[in-house]
Amino acid sequence: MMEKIECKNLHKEFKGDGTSTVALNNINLSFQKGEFTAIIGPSGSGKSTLLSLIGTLDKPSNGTLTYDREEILKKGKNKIADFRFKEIGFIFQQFHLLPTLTALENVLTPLFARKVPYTKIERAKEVLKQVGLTDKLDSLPSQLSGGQQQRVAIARAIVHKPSWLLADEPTGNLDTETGERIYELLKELNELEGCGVLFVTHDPVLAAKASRIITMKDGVVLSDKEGVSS
Ligand SMILES: Nc1ncnc2c1ncn2[C@@H]1O[C@H](COP(=O)(O)OP(=O)(O)OP(=O)(O)O)[C@@H](O)[C@H]1O
Repeated sequence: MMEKIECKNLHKEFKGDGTSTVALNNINLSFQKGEFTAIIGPSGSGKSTLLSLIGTLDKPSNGTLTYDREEILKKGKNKIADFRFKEIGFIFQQFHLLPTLTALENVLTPLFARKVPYTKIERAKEVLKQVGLTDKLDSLPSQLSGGQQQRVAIARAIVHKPSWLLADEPTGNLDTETGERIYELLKELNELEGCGVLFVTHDPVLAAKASRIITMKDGVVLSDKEGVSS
């Protein structure tokens, strides 16, 4: 289990069509596994870019990313994919569920072709229970509400027991009340499972409830403070 993430001078520039955009400008941040961190800031400030670098979905132009002092991006593609499978769960604003698969089958997808020391189907049922969807195992995404679909997506993100949950605007497509319930579920996973949670949000009310609040602007960290629940 990875305990600490460190970003050192993380820099990301997107080039194309003769233009270049600096999405992240020398970011220095570290995260401990127990933390529940909100990342907030205006559109285009680099929040999603930061999350995808931390999740090894993309590589920085410069700088290093270490997980427990291990420079993960120096490894080969397969090793990085294995690392991602073991350590990280992703949740997105668009739930990205496969429309022809049931809730249970969607939750099983990350385990496909993976060797794990538990019974896959039992584990999938267990996490669906944890998110309160025991009665929806056989439902298709189209038969579920937005909040329920996001719960399936959260179950899928935790089925492989990751150390870290990275959530990019997980409540962005939900009404305030449903969003708050999803937020509480993430908080519970942080407390019960000890997952480090990093979540991007546009909602200052939700952000204020986190134990740590990072505010970004124009690719830099504007502030990094403790929240109310710390
Ligand atoms: N694949 C890409 N190619 C080119 N530019 C990109 C790419 N991804 C992001 N950018 C640019 O990098 C900057 C940061 O984008 P990013 O998506 O990280 O911001 P954000 O804070 O998550 O915004 P939002 O809140 O709107 O989702 C923006 O100027 C964006 O246009």
